[in-house]
Amino acid sequence: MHMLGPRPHHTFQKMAEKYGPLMSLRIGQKLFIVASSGEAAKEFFKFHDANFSSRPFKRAFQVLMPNDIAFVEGNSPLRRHLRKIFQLELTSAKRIQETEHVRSGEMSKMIKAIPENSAITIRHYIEVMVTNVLSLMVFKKQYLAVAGKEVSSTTEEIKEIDAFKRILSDIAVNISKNNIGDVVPALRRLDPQGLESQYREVKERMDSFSSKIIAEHQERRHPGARLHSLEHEKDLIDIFLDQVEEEKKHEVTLENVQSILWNAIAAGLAPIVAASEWALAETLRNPHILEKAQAELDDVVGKSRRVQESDIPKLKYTQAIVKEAFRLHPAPMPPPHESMEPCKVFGYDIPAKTGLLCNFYAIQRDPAVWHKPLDFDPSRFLEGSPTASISVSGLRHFDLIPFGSGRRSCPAIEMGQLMVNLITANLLHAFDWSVPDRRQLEDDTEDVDHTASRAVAVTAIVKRRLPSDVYT
Ligand code: HEM
Repeated sequence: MHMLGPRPHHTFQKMAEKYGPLMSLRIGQKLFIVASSGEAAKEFFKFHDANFSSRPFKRAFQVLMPNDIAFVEGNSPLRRHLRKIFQLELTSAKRIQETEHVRSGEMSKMIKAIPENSAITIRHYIEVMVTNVLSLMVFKKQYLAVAGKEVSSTTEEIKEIDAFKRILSDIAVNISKNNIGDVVPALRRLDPQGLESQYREVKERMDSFSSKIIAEHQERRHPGARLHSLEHEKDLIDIFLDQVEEEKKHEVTLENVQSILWNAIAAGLAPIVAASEWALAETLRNPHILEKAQAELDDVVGKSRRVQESDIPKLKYTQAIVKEAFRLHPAPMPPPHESMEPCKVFGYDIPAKTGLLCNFYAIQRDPAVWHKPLDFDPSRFLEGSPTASISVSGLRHFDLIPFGSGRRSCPAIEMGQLMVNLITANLLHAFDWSVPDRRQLEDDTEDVDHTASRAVAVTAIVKRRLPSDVYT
């Protein structure tokens, strides 16, 4: 495992240059296939998708989110049912419209909170904004402070906010640790790294937090409750509690609801923050791109208000910037898939329970598909370019799949794209940017987290470019 280095997507990319786009290797005792081209990805996600729609055993997921929709092994009817509801409720066109006020409210707070004329780390503001949007959509609570002001002042609530922040960071830390027992089954019981007790400690805190949220929802849902939830005000937890109460066929349990709560926040937060920061950093690094983006924003939105969601479809250049950030800086390798049955791919026999690693990083930098693949060039997605029509949907094109493709692809693709576009457009439109140390923009080093976020956070000084009432 250690031979793959801290950024296995780099190692696999180099190996693929030598051994080709389909490689097999053993990690511990487990056989994995690594796919490193659009053609190989298509083979798995289009022609063998059902078979590869399971995930390999990972002890951290088994303990932390045992009944979830994202990381659980197999592809049972219950998981498919839960995923369908999740997708519909978080990202259907109707729900996106109904929840617009949440994103708009938090965006407005973020824009107001960013101070002029002092060096700021923009990532912190984006993180607060996205966490609040997700927690409001999932369980109708806003947890994080805006610009250093806590959202609540009672000791009880401050403790709850701290607990929430700690859990989120501990989930991320534990999930990214390599557990030797995942690939050497004989070592599972021995737990030589002592990870089991760490997982269990985090899980206890997760359960205590989510049980409280669920109990509050159950109380509010009681027909006689003073704050009885109206149908249109239901959040994701309400929707899943409806399933627990009404839907006998699939036997949705409270444990499912608990895991899904963490699923939605943990799976959504990091990739949105990482992609938004990359999009901003690349734009600031290239003044001609910044100039074009601001010219389009001024033209479409004007200079008397900030960007709204309804503006996004008209902002073709901002969309191209975001797409290019997804291409060049994706979450490099999604959690592995696993085959359920033996199969034949490209003439090779692949046994059941083979892990599939798909190297998005290598695919989206493939020089056979992308002209000057290392350049950040949004114009490759504009009319007239041969790659203009390539979309990130994962439905027709397999050379650009930052949200994955097929049965295990991201169920929140619309929400993810919308949020990154909205954040990028608002930040570029509302502020002029100066970066005192431009070397930090040139530094492309990726963090070793699963989203390959920027190792060097962008620190900038902003100046407001819209009328003062936009910021009050
Ligand atoms: C920029 C934003 C996002 C990106 C780039 C992204 C990317 C991905 C990727 C690459 C996968 C794995 C695909 C695979 O295994 O083949 C995934 C899965 C998933 N994502 Fe996202 N995601 C984003 C936002 C979100 C949001 C906002 C949520 C929820 C609120 C979310 C929830 C999930 C879940 C639950 C899964 C697991 C699906 C399954 O296993 O069936 N994601 N995402």
